[in-house]
Amino acid sequence: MAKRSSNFGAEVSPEDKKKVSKEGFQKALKIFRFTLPYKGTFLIGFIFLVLSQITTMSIPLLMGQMVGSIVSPDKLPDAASGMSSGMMTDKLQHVFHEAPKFTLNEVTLFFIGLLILQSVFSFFRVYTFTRVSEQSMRDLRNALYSKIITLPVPFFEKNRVGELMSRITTDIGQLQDILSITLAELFRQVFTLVGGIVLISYLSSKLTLFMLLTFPFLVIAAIVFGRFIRKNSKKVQDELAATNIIVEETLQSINVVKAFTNESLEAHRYGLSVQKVVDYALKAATFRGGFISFIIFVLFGGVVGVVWYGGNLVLQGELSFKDLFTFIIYTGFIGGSVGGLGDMYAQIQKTVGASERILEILDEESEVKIVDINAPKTAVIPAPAKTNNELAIPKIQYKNVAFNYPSRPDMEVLKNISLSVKSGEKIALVGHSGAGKSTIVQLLMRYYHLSKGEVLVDGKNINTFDITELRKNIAIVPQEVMLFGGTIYENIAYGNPEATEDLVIEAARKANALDFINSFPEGFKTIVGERGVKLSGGQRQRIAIARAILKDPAILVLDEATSALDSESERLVQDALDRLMQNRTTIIIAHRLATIRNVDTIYVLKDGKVAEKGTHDELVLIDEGIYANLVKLQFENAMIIE
Ligand SMILES: Nc1ncnc2c1ncn2[C@@H]1O[C@H](COP(=O)(O)OP(=O)(O)OP(=O)(O)O)[C@@H](O)[C@H]1O
Repeated sequence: MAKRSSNFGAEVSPEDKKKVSKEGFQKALKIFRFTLPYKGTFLIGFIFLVLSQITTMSIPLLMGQMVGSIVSPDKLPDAASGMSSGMMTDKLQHVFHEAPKFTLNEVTLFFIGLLILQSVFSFFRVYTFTRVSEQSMRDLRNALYSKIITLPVPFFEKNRVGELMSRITTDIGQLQDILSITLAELFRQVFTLVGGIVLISYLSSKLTLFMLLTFPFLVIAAIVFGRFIRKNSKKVQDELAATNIIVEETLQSINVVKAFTNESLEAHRYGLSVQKVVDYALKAATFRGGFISFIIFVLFGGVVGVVWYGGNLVLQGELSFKDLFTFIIYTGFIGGSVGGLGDMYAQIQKTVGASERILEILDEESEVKIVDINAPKTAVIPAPAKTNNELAIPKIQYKNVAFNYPSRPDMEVLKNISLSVKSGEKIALVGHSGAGKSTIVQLLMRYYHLSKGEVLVDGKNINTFDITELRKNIAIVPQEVMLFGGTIYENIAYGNPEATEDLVIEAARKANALDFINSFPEGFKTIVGERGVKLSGGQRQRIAIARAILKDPAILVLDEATSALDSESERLVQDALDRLMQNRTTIIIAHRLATIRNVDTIYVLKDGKVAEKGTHDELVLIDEGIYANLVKLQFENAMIIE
C-alpha cells in the first residue's frame, strides 16, 4: 500500500504553495494527454482497482459475519455466567438478536477465497498502472527534452540549468507518482469514504450521524493548522535552497576555495545556513506535531465515542453486536481515508505546480525540428544544386545592424554595424573586451533576433534560410573548447556523425592532431572530458579544428584563444587553421594581432560601432589609431616577456 499518513500539512515546495485553482487544475490536466495512447491499459487498471476496492470493502462485512457466527445467543456458554440458559437468552436476546446464517468455517473459507481474489486484483492493478505511468512519462520526458534543446538561446538565459534539470527529473517524477500511486490512492480513499459511509448508514443511521459529528473538527483543524504549517515549511524550503546554493557554488569553484584556504569560512557559512533550516523546521514541526496529535485524538476519540454510543444502541436492542463490530471496522477505514485525503491534497497541489511548469516549457516555440536520425536516407545524394540552402562560398554582409540582448533591453551592444566579407575572404574583428565581437558572430548563427538592420548571406537575409541548414553551413572553433565525455573519436565525429572512420582520421590528420592522438595507448578510443584524460589547450583546439574540418562548412568562425600556446603548439594549431580556412568565408575574432596580418579586412570595434576598417598595413599607419595603438601595446608586451 502506498504511504497513507494523516499529514494535512505535508511539505509542498514553495512554488506549489498556491491554491489549486479551477483553471490551474484544468490546465494541469492537459499534461495527461501523454497518457491518452495508453488509455486502454489505464482502463483495465482502473477495473482492477475497482474490483480490489470492492474486495477490501467486503472485509469488515465478513469479519462481522465471523464474529456473528462465534457469538450468537444459542452458542453462548451459559454455565460460565452462572445463569440459566433461558435467563441468558432472554437477557441477551436483543443484543445478539440475529441467528448466524453461516458457520465459522464457511465464512472463513469464503474469506480466504476473497483474499486470494484481492491479491490477484491488486497485482494487476499495480502492474497496469505502473505500465501506463512508465510509458507515458517516457513520452513526456522525450517530448520535454526535445523541446528544451530545440528552444532558442534567449530561453537558456532566462532559465538556469539547475531549474531545467529539476523540470525533467523532480517534476516528471511527481507526475509519475501521481499516475502510478496517487490517482489510485485518491480513488481508494474517496471510494472508502463514500462507500464506507453508505454502508454504515445502512447498519445504523443514528450511529453514522454521531460519527460524522467529528468531521467538522477535522476540517477546521486542517484549515487552521495547514496555514501555519505551510508558512513555516515554505521558509524551510527557501533556506534549504540557500544551503544548496552554497554547496553548488563552492563545489564548482573548489579550486578557488582551496587557493584562498577558505575551507573553514565556507564550512561556517554552510553551518549557519543549515542551522536556520533546523530552526524553521522545528517551528513547523511544532504545528505539525500539534496537528497530528489533534487528529489522532479526534480520530480515536471518534472511535471511542462510536463504541460508547454504539454499545448503548446494542444494549437497547437497536443494533446487533456483529453490526457494531462491522461498524467499528468501517469507522477505522473511513478515519484512515480522511487522514489520507490531506496528503492527497498536498500531492495534487504539487502535481498541478509540476504540470504547469512542464507545460510552460512545452508551450514555448522551438526554433528547430527534431528529426528521426534513423530514418532511411534517400540513397545517393546528387551533387547539390545551388539553392537557398546550399551555400557555396558565400559572401556575408551586415547592414546597419543594431542589437541588444533580450536580458538587457536598455543596453545597446551593437549600434549601426555594417561590414562585409566577400566570397572566400577572411576578415578579423578586433577590439577591447566587451566591444561586441562575439555578439556579431552570434547574430550570424541566428541565436538572437536583430533589433534593427539585416544580416545577409549570399545576398539573402539569413531569416529566409532554414535555421538548421544555415547553422549546418557555419562552423565555430571556439576560444574555450568544450569536449563531451566520451572518446576522442566521438568528439571529432560530433562534427558530422555520419562521417566514415577514414574521414574522421583524415580530419584529425589535417588538424595536426593525429600524432598526439596516436601517442595515447588507447588512440582514438581515449576517453576525454570530465572523467577522462585532460587534454592541453592546444590539443583541445586541434580536436575542435578536426571537428570543423569534418563538418566542412562554407562559413568559418574562429574565436581565437586568448591564452597563448607555446610556440610549437601555436605553430601546429595555426598550420591546421590555415588549412581549415582555405576556400571558406572566414570571420576571425582576434585577440593576438600577430595572427591576422594577412586577413583581407580588419574591423576595429569600439562601443558597439566600427571605429576603423582596413588591412593591417593600412591600419598601422593611422596616427593615434586604435589598431595602431593595440599593435604597439602588444609589441611592447611581447618585448617585455622576451
Ligand atoms: N548573453 C548576454 N546577455 C546580456 N549581455 C551580454 C550577453 N553576452 C554578452 N553581453 C554583453 O554584450 C557586450 C558585448 O559582449 P561580447 O561578448 O560580444 O564582447 P567581446 O568583444 O566578444 O568581448 P571579449 O573579447 O571579452 O570576448 C558586453 O557588454 C557583454 O557584457
